[in-house]
Amino acid sequence: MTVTTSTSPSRASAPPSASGLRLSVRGLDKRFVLHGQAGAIIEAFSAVSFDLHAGECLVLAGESGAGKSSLLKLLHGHYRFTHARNDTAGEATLHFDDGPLSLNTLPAQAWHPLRRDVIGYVSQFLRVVPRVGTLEVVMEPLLARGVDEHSAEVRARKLLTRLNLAERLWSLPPGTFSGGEQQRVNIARGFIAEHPILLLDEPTASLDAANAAVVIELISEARARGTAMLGIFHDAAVRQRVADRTLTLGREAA
Ligand SMILES: Nc1ncnc2c1ncn2[C@@H]1O[C@H](COP(=O)(O)OP(=O)(O)OP(=O)(O)O)[C@@H](O)[C@H]1O
Repeated sequence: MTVTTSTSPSRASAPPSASGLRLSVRGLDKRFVLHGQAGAIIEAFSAVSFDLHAGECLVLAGESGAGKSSLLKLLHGHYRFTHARNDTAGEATLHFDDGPLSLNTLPAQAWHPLRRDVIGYVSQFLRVVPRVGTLEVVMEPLLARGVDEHSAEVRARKLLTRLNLAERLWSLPPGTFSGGEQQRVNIARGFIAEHPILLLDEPTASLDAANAAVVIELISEARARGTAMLGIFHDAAVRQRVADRTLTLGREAA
């Protein structure tokens, strides 16, 4: 797949087909160099290798601090693959039907269309833009792709209804919502665009059992349409329901 560096919505389209898409990670290391602390080094994770295929959910396990969230963030472009500064090593590559795309060498401006069209991310915390209403927050990933407003709104309403978010909240900005309400907005925003790859960082952390069950359903549906998912789930029952495979990071992995 050619990921252009354009940041404008160039088309109203579905995301690229998930069939045949694979993420391969080989010998990935991530260290944080704390320049304000005399260059102290914190190793987030090391020697991580796996393949993530279309239609599977690979669960990341490992003790607190093993580097699970840092791995998701690196794969979503929050951190640069800066081999030159010696804080990242290894390779991460997306294999599309029409060839590979190395994340290591992806220019900064190419991450935007990649995140818009290919790699989605649901974290446990919602980053809100002040004064933007909930419905619009959820619709935004589709609007960014050029999907028309009516279709985006229909899908957003459907998801918010499934996630039991009270309709009286839909016109309000979610900044003041409870933790669980914000998380459900985040989940709706993360699932609406049906990215072929989805990174899930504790998407059920603040949810009650009924809403966690909805997320489990959304994950099953995503798997059925070929989405490749890499996720962190602290709740063992949820983990058991969604995991096709588990990858353990850190000392527990030895
Ligand atoms: N931005 C950062 N700067 C410096 N160190 C960081 C940064 N982010 C994470 N770390 C460190 O990297 C290590 C891995 O953190 P990370 O959050 O990835 O672990 P985790 O496995 O997700 O933990 P948890 O299960 O507790 O959420 C920790 O020692 C953490 O302190």
